[in-house]
Amino acid sequence: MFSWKKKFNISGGEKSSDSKSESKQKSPKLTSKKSSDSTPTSNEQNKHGSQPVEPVSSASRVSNNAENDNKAPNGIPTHSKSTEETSDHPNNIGMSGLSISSSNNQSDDPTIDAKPEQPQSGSSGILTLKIYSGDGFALPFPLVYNPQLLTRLLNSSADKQPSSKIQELNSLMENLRLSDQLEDSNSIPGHIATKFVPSTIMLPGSKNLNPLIYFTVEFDNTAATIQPESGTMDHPVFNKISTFDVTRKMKNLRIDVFCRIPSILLSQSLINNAGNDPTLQKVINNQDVHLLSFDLPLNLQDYTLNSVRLFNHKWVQLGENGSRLNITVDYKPSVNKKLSIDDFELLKVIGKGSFGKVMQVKKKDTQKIYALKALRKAYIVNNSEIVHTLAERTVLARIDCPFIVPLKFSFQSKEKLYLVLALINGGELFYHLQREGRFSLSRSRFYTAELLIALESLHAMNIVYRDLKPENILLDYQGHIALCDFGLCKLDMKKDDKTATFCGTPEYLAPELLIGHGYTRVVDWWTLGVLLYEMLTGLPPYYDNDVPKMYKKILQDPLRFPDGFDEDAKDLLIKLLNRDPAKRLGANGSSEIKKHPFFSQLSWKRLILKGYIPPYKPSVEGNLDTSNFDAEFTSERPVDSVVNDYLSESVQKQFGGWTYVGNEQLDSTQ
Ligand SMILES: Nc1ncnc2c1ncn2[C@@H]1O[C@H](COP(=O)(O)OP(=O)(O)OP(=O)(O)O)[C@@H](O)[C@H]1O
Repeated sequence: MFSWKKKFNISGGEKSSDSKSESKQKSPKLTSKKSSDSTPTSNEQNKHGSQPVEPVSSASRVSNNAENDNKAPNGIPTHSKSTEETSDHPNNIGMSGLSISSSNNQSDDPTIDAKPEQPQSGSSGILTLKIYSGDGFALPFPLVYNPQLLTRLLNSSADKQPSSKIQELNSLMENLRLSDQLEDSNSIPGHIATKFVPSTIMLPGSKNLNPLIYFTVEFDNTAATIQPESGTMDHPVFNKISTFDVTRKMKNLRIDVFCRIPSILLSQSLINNAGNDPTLQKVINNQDVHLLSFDLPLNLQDYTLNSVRLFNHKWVQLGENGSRLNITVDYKPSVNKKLSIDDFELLKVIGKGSFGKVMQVKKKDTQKIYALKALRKAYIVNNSEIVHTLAERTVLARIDCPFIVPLKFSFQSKEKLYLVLALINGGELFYHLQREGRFSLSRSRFYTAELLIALESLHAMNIVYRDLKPENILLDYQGHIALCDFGLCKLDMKKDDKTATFCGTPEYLAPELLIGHGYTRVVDWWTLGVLLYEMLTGLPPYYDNDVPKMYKKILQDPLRFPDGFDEDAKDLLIKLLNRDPAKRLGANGSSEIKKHPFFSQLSWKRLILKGYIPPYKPSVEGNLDTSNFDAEFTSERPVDSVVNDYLSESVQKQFGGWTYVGNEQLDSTQ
């Protein structure tokens, strides 16, 4: 993040980011790569079960995952073979209403999906937003009245404010003083200060403009940062265009306004009296302050077949305090052409999974930045993971939850499958938890609540997630949750349906899963409890370096809490971590958990609308910023490796229906 302290050479250390915690390493998950949803045999258990699963670094996860697959806990009874998840064939997936085609209409070219897809106009499109200028933005705190400092600031503005501005401010302050309207003669009230402070400045020695006010525009979890090119904070001039790929019928375009005020612009008395004021604390720590949010209504489903101008040079009121924005918004449907890797510029490697890598990419036509997950078909086939892989694509395309990373497109080549996802670049929750050791009560509550909504929306579609852990939870640029990695989801799991597959990640496994007598969707509420416990204390409740010992603890040990543990949190955890799934909180639906006193201060309606400002905003400088990803990945050259795997036509057929350019969501409304 840009550091004001460095630029203005202010003493006082910045918050250390390298405070290493003693928390655990990344944990390999027990995706049964050999027979992912089948159950390990007793032989396999004897062979592998006694070996502890060593913690691995994220970089070594791939190989470790493969090695540790299907390691059943020592001494844990053999599972009966799962009947419903043993076949690779997509038709055996058992997904009511979730169609994965295994069409007979095969083309010779496997890059063309088995399901013949006619180009359809109107099912996807491009949204273009032009932002011209804004008006009426005020600061919720005063700035120091220091003419010397303000002169320097004005001189470094993009449009070199004339010195007359300072004279104007001086006489205004004089008048305010005389009329007794100033609380503090050394401070300029926030709504007046913005009329003089430039919207963007060029600091000495820097070639870049640094915005003091900026906007983020978010559509379907893809965000663009809009910075002013000139003007004052009160009246910023943008003249910027941003385009968004539309593959879902989103109702709104979300606009958030932030300011980035250098702390030297606060008066010393304000700093001294800041106390726990969260806004002032942010400024003092050189963090961006969220000023306001606004949902611009689009109602795209009404326009999916035609080009339409939704707003024409319109001044849109953003808040009740009179701030407004002059914009034009156009929607243009596009003919759904098949995508290929050539439609993307590969920018950075940002992660690695079991079957391939995840890269930050730029879509060449709209210039939008996405995450592209490339999966090698041969690996998927050899590890009998076709069912899970197709399920992941289906879940991602169908789900519409603000806290789940949305799928924008999917396509395939002869050798690989590709998923194009919204790029979520605030870092894994794992990364933040490692750095900070544990989270505060309110921060843990916020993440737990957003995750609860994510799991609830999956359960509403009869999907069990099964793999909740900090490594699969990403933070977006604002600090909201985005759940990723749906490779272990189980579809078509109605309320009391049972499955017996042994999978997940050791420290998060529910007791009923370990016992192997089958489990229901209620396992997800156990993992939510484990995660809340880990966020509050730094480690999962039954953690042990030795995996078989950890399994024993999960089954037998009492739940212990550190001294001074919050009573509501304790009560919720005791209820979520009930070993009897029938008595576990959530067994009768998520509303039981939502009603718990731990969440009593929270409006779920507001939370679902992303209406709460996240307690922590990751340091993210726009979509290109990859600083929250492991340097081990980002330093790698981003290439789509050439592979020469041969797959028979019948195998290729099983990947039919993979391609997604937005039809599923929009078609259903037509
Ligand atoms: N949409 C995204 N935006 C940003 N980063 C992402 C996104 N999706 C995945 N990543 C990064 O890539 C990593 C690997 O992705 P993911 O977990 O989906 O792969 P996987 O093959 O399913 O992994 P696993 O081996 O755990 O199953 C994630 O941990 C995350 O850091």
